[in-house]
Amino acid sequence: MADPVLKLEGVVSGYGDTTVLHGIDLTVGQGERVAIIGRNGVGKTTLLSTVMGLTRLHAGRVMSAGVDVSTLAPHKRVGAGLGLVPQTRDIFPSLTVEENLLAGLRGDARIDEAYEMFPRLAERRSNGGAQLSGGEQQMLAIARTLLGQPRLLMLDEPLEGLAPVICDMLMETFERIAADGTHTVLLVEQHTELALDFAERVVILDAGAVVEDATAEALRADPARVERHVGVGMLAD
Ligand SMILES: Nc1ncnc2c1ncn2[C@@H]1O[C@H](COP(=O)(O)OP(=O)(O)OP(=O)(O)O)[C@@H](O)[C@H]1O
Repeated sequence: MADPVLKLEGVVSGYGDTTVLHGIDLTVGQGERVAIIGRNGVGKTTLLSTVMGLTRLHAGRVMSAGVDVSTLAPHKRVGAGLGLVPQTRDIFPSLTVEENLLAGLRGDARIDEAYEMFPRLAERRSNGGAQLSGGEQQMLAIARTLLGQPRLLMLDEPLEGLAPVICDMLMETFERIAADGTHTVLLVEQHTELALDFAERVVILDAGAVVEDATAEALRADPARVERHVGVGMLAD
């Protein structure tokens, strides 16, 4: 069997001497769609940042497709097939859309792939990053990460603060990306309902630890397992 796209073994990580994640074991197989949910501040962003090498790893290992990337710099992890669309989007405001996309380009990826996925970006290719709406910035952040040809696409609360019509469009895009046979998607999402709709498997974090790792179907059938950790009323009846 192929090595998992991502394997965390006993990961303890945080910022400086502070630890936020307290021994995470998590395996994500090729082609899976996994959502990570949990209350504010439980460590969801820290988990994705740890995979990319943006936190301090105090203990444990991060493996990507059988390779130990634990000590690699973030840009080297991009080369190893890991891609993150951060919550802060991190586009370059003073560069044009096209220049932002060029910054993410790797291998034989083509800028046109980004424009095919998001025609709106083609229309705005000469506009500066700072001139874009929030939705356009998110499209740009997603497209730029995809041009890095990640095996694992990690999305950190990609719908936050966006209009419902943009959210619907982005969710459809994520569905297409997840179904194209080349991407594995790890989605951090505040909205439990959306996470369960999108993902086949849901991991719940609480206080820096994995407290549930189950199919979306199993969690839907037993809402108390979810509500115990994310609060009641987070799931539709
Ligand atoms: N750069 C940082 N330096 C120090 N502490 C941080 C940093 N970023 C996050 N933290 C702390 O780490 C803990 C986990 O934060 P994290 O952002 O990973 O949680 P989260 O589950 O993603 O929350 P949210 O849903 O609010 O984004 C919090 O206590 C937070 O204050």
